[in-house]
Amino acid sequence: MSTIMHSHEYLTQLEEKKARLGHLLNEFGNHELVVIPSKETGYRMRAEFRVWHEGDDLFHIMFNSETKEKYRVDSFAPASQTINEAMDILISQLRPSKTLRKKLFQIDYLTGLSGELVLSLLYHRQLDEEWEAAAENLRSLLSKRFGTVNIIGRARKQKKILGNDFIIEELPVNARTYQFKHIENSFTQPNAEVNCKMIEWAMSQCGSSDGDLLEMYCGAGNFSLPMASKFRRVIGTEIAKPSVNAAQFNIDVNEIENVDIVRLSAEEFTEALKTGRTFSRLNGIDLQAYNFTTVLVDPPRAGLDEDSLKMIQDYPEIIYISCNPETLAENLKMLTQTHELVATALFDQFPFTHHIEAGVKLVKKPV
Ligand SMILES: C[S@@+](CC[C@H](N)C(=O)[O-])C[C@H]1O[C@@H](n2cnc3c(N)ncnc32)[C@H](O)[C@@H]1O
Repeated sequence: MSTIMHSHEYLTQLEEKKARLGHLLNEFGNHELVVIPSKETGYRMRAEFRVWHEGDDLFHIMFNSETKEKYRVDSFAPASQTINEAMDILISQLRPSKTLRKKLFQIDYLTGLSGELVLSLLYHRQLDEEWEAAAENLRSLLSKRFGTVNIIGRARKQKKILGNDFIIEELPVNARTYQFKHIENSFTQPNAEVNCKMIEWAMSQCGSSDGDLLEMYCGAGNFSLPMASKFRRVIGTEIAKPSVNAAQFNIDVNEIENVDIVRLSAEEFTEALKTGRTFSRLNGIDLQAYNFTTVLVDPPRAGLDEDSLKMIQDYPEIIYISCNPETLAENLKMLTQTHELVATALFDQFPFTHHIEAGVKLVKKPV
């Protein structure tokens, strides 16, 4: 357990999540559930707000999920300290600038443990040179306070990037710090500290191996890169082009030589493995030369399709990271026909919400 002090409210909800996940996983065997708690504030590296204008004033707003009513947000406890400080300064700079606030309807913040920042300003109007000059001034002012600051202006068919449309994140995993390019509007794990612990848990499930790791839904290589130290070679597959490009950047910048990333959907990759179907995006990769001993999957909420499930059943060890315990439990019905569940974990990525992030490890049953 962590050394963080937790409130009664947090612990009560965590207990409820443990019970709910335990209940779903119990039918596959009774295992000690490893629990990774979160900080209660300042844990989210991303936040999005609508903007409300009142005369010459403006502020961040959110909507109550039940009543749908808007409420003013001057600070946002779940978000990182960098985001909270940036919210304050940003509003004070936008308020006096007609150019920057005109028809501004949304502000998105992306930050990381590295402290770098991307601010996305979304408008219901076209952005001109005057906007660009004002935004550049804002960027240089914010850079004095935060270091690397990037601003993106978005409007219909327009995307103006001042600086970059990404941050370079630094994630400490076991004894090493990895650099990751996190792109605006792409998937990244929102809770950086719990994410690092989640990667460490996945690594702890693998002994050092002469075998290879097959990873599906790899994103920008969040697991692939640290996991590479445990395997001879890693192949990661991912559908989103920006994430695949970021993964390639991350491989290079971290000087990792045994990871290849291919832009194929899980369904396409399964087909390539099963039927030998060729894809030009697989050029230069000889799938027959791999000896996959472990498969890691981290699918979206829908879980795995039936063909992918069948495909991963061929391999000795499976690590399944899930953001939806219901589809995880559904998929486990099939996976436990061939594999035994040997480890389970709950990563509290989303405190004070009902969302559960889970991890399980399965090992092939003897035939
Ligand atoms: C839950 S995220 C996990 C990403 C990564 N493992 C991480 O930790 O950052 C799921 C990923 O699956 C990708 N994805 C969604 N549908 C896919 C599909 N059919 N085939 C392959 N990847 C897919 C998404 O683009 C996203 O990057």
